[in-house]
Amino acid sequence: MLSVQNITYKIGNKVLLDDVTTTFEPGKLNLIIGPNGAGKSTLVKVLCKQLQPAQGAVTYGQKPLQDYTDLELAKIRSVLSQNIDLAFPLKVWEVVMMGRYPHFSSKPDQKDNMACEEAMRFFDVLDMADRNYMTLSGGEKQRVHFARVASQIWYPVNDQYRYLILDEPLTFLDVHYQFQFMHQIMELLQHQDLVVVGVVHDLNLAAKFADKILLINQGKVLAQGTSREVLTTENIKAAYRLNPFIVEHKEKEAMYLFFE
Ligand SMILES: Nc1ncnc2c1ncn2[C@@H]1O[C@H](COP(=O)(O)OP(=O)(O)OP(=O)(O)O)[C@@H](O)[C@H]1O
Repeated sequence: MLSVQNITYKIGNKVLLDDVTTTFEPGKLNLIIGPNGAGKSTLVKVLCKQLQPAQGAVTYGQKPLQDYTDLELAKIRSVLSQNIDLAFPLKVWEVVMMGRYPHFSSKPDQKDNMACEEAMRFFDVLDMADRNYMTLSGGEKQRVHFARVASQIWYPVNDQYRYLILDEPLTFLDVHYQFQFMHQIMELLQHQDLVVVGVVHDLNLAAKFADKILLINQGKVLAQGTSREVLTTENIKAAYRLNPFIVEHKEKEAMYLFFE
């Protein structure tokens, strides 16, 4: 479990996160939503130890985040950041192998090679392994990065959870690959030792796939819980300043949101 207790993060007088408390359970899809500038990426950076909060604590398993060295953390926690740009003519498999850097010192071993191959197969990029990464389309590059971050935590670690943190993973993906990616994440979540936290903008995808939604607005938690608990007319109006039209599909046990 990944837990966040009373996190406040400020820059000067500006409060970017205001007393945020939540938990992210293993084996579940935890999604963070909220309008532009709400503080989602700031929270992700705090979760990843990139930013030090003024107050509060983040705990991975039983251990406070600050007690992990960067290398210890890199072996159990993988992060897909926004706007990754590599300006080197690397082959696709070399980009994926970057995910394994925390696990070897000079040369990758058989286990590292296997992790990359399996992650590339899983995310459907194995046939691009020898291509120049820079010649790929935006969506293809994004799928290569999925394989890279997955390869980093491909194998279970003794007595510890593995953590996958995804900041806007659906950027660049067409609707087919958005759904495919969500299904792939659900498949990875069969591993009960995996904690997944993702930031998304698409409320319908969040409604369909999330086990837990955290709705952030102006640095504060506006709501958290299941789709039905969080995606209410009142919450959506407050966060997005839009009046949603919510349709329940009883047979499919699904809800759909429309906006005018
Ligand atoms: N270094 C900084 N200095 C000043 N303000 C900052 C800094 N970093 C972020 N902010 C501000 O903090 C707020 C939250 O930013 P953050 O990137 O966390 O939002 P977000 O919810 O991820 O937004 P988006 O959906 O647009 O990506 C924004 O108003 C942003 O301009």
